[in-house]
Amino acid sequence: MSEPLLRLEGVFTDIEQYHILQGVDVAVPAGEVTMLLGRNGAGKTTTLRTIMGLWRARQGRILLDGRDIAALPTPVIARAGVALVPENMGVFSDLSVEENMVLAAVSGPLDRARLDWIFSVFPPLKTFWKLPAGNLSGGQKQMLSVARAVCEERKLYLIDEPSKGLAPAIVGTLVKALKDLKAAGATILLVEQNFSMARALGDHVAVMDDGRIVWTGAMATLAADPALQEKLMGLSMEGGHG
Ligand SMILES: Nc1ncnc2c1ncn2[C@@H]1O[C@H](COP(=O)(O)OP(=O)(O)OP(=O)(O)O)[C@@H](O)[C@H]1O
Repeated sequence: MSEPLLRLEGVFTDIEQYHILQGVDVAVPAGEVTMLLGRNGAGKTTTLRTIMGLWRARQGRILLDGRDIAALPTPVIARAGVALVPENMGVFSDLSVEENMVLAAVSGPLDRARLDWIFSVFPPLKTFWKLPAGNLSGGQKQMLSVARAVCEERKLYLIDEPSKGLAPAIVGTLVKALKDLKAAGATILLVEQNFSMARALGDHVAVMDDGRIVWTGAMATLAADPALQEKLMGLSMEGGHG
């Protein structure tokens, strides 16, 4: 098997006095979507933030294309081609949609063709281009947050619960955008509690519990096995048909 684009090896992260990540091992193959699943508080957000350098790993390696990025500052990790869509969306409310997008482009001016694709999947961003982002609805802010990450081609997209609190129609829009991104060959590590979305997008799954990875396998294997879902997450995917 070829080397994955991203590999975490024995990653431990503390937040203040708490030992949150306790030896996370996970591989994210290039050009595929890896789902990071698990109960609330399992450590999924902490894993994404540790990869992005927003929390510091106390121990372990984070290999991007074979290079250990664990000790690098966040801006350097961003320039190495990693983008994070944070759970709280990370949108600058006082800045316009346009300014939010311009700031997200770390390697130069916004690419016109990419922007046209973004406008085609998220039309409200074109409509409200000059408006302060604080005036957008929750769903539109989430579109902007995803658009900020995808405004340039990145090696790796880290996306934290994009569907959280959104109406089904907007979740459908996000699924379409992420499917387009996937079809273009993107590598994505996605935290998502909405199982119809997880199943629609995921190739591989890593399940976390209590700061560790407790199961890895194909999404098809997990999707076909309600007993395994129940055991791993105390949840069944049966409810969420997409
Ligand atoms: N700033 C912080 N200070 C103290 N503890 C924190 C902090 N951020 C997270 N934690 C704790 O770390 C643990 C893992 O949190 P994390 O947000 O990574 O979980 P998660 O799997 O993403 O959960 P959820 O699905 O609820 O978002 C939790 O017990 C949480 O309370």
